[in-house]
Amino acid sequence: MIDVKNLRKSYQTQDKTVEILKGINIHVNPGDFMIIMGESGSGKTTFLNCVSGFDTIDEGSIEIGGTKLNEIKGKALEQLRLHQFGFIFQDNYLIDNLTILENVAITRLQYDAKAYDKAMELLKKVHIDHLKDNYPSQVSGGEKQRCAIARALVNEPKILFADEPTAALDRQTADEIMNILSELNKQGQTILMVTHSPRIAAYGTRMVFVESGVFECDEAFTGDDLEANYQRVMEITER
Ligand SMILES: Nc1ncnc2c1ncn2[C@@H]1O[C@H](COP(=O)(O)OP(=O)(O)OP(=O)(O)O)[C@@H](O)[C@H]1O
Repeated sequence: MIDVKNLRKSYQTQDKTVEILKGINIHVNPGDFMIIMGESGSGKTTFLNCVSGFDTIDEGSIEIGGTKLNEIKGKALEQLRLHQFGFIFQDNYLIDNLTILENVAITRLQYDAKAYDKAMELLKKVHIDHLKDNYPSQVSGGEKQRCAIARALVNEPKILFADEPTAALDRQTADEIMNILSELNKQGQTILMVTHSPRIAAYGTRMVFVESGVFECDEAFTGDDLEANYQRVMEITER
């Protein structure tokens, strides 16, 4: 599904070039719920941005369903991102003057006359359909994040990218959001998620750890026992 070969990425600052990713190789399978961990500044978001076509790469290749990301640009890249990728961030980036329903439907309206039906179906899935006519300022942080998940799913993406989606939420709300993502994954949704939290990482099915610009480990969890996964994540992150 996603094939990353020898991905290298550096950033230019005033006086020097800083290499962040130094040769990442990874194959993401359909149905993976891949957790990306690593120290602050290690390059987790940079990896997500490169794989989702948001940022360019210096060397290597990223192939998504047979398309090489570095060989397409402009409109073609925009269309691929719209139809194949969904995004959830720590900040929900909802549009304040659109209702919850409109926030979810907006990117689908340009090509589907039934976009609102699809948006309603997703609001039901994340259990906030009763809030469809509210504006973002009239719902809680957790409800906003549910809305952001529905919005990310509205174009039926093959891959859902999530960058610290629960970092701004309290523990119980974070668990509710993770249960939704876990359920989506069980229904077949491929997810790539960055988190700092071993507790949150335990909801995944597989984990990589970024260190010194490469993936130091690539570990499949054995099941969906949260406690067992948590223990495994702790072993990996503490060694
Ligand atoms: N556009 C940019 N220009 C220059 N440096 C950048 C840019 N984006 C990121 N960096 C640097 O690249 C490094 C990796 O950043 P990145 O955001 O990928 O780390 P991270 O592992 O996601 O960190 P955190 O866990 O703190 O969010 C950091 O040192 C950051 O300062």
